[in-house]
Amino acid sequence: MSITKTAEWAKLAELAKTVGQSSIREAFQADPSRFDKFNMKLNEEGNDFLFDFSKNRIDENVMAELRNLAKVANVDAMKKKMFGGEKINFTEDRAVFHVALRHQGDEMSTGGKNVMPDIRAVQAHMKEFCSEIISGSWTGFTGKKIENIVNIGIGGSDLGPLMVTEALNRAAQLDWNQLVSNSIGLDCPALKPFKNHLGIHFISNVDGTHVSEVLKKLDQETTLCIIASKTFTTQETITNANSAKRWFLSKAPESAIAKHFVALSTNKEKVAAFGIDTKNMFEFWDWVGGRYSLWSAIGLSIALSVGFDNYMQLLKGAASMDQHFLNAPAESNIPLTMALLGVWYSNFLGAESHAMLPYDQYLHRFAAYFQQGDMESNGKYVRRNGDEADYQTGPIIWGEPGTNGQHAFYQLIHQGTRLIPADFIATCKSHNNPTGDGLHHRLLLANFLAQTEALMLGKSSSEAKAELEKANMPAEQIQKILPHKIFKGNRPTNSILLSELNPFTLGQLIAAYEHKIFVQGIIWDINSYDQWGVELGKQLAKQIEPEIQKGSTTTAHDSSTNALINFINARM
Ligand SMILES: O=P(O)(O)OC[C@H]1O[C@@H](O)[C@H](O)[C@@H](O)[C@@H]1O
Repeated sequence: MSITKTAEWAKLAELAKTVGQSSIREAFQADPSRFDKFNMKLNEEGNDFLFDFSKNRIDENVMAELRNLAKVANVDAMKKKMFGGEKINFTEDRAVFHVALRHQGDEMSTGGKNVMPDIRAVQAHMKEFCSEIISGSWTGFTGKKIENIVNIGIGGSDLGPLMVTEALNRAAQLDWNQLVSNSIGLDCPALKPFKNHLGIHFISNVDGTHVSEVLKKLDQETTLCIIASKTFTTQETITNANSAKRWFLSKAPESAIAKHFVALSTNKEKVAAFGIDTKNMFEFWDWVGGRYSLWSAIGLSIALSVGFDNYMQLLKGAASMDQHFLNAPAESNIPLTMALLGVWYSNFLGAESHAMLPYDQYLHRFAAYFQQGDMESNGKYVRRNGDEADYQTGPIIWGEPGTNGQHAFYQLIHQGTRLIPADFIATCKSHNNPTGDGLHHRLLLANFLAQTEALMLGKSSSEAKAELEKANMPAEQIQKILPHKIFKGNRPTNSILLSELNPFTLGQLIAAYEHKIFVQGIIWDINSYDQWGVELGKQLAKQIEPEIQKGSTTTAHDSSTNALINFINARM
């Protein structure tokens, strides 16, 4: 039965006409304890995680009905299946078991096999390798230490490591106190650096510009290439890897490949065929989805960048969110609540997109990472039974860091015609304090807080009018300008506050969003763990590639595609 035919869905549809249209501003005025009712907190290993969802068009009734919807959709049973290693990715006949990769105990089984010994063995290999590279005991073909790491991969074999290495990019910081002679002392506590001396680079796009621009700055003698590909067949990655090999062999002998190329993959045969010694391969398994793979050997570039211990802290943070998701009751379950709010806006209030707005420059690739995480998982119209869904599924995920976004697209969130629920993410402490008195971080947080308040409150006609009158604007002018100065408000936001950004809290944050995606996929009755939708374009690209030849013409396609190919061929 379609979820839309349930009594819970019908009740929510009714509530959407009342509570869904009601004023959040008035709800706050009517209930001074609203925040207490609609926030959830975690404290793990000295790290605080606050999820405030009080600035939403909800009341207790709506939340209770949403939780009932999760119940009829069997979220709990499916959650147990995922953590139990069952093959819930039925179109690929695979378990969805990335949670095992960050498990802190000794047993997680799928298909009757405890996978923890294999996971620990790969982690031990990663640890040893990281220590050799970071300490410099691993040397290149001319005896020099490795200075630069290049991760060659795409999609899940790129975006996770890229996002996390950027997020944990805090190296030894500029000592602003030395630069600012009249410093008035540090207000922001100095946080521990994560990043070490190694340069980390990423090559993903098949555009030859990407590989060229990255490699031109590097030296073969001191560079390590990590070829990251679950399948080791991805066209972009293999093309880039071959080009990197060509670049390397222009200066080094074939026998040096073992010191400068390693592979992260599930496919031993293809790795060997590429010319990488399988001793230098870090394995993972088919039950790790590409977009959930940063917890596996795919995270090697992260472990190299911040050290193995920090990498394990990232996994530990994710594991703590796993336990919370698995065990916390629905009434205090953060990922479940994030998911239900998304369903509320997508399915009952017509929202088409969801903005992710981290007020933290280190998280500048966070939204890009979850574009794959969410949209490749839940961008599907076919239900598990093969029927077409008669409701909206995955939203469009987008976003940029604040405050930059405020000066770019927030206009549309404030006064546009669309409803855009948004997650605002920030940290209480900053890693950087250029003025010595915490000014930058106070301004950042003031903007973070002001935006969610402004989106919720809006500005009424009388408020806008009073402002204009105070500025002594002539009445005639006020009349003309007034409608443009009104903000309807009532725009929903979640606020997520971390005490600080560190490997542990980052792990928690990523895992929370992963589980949000899981819950939504269950409610929408789709398989969040396959990605057949990316195949058709790949197939056609393979057919078209030989037709792109200087001077040749084609009539094999529709008139547009033919004309485009012929236009290119005439100008190459
Ligand atoms: O790691 P691989 O096998 O090279 O795959 C990379 C990416 O390939 C894409 O085609 C898939 O849509 C992604 O999910 C995947 O992450």
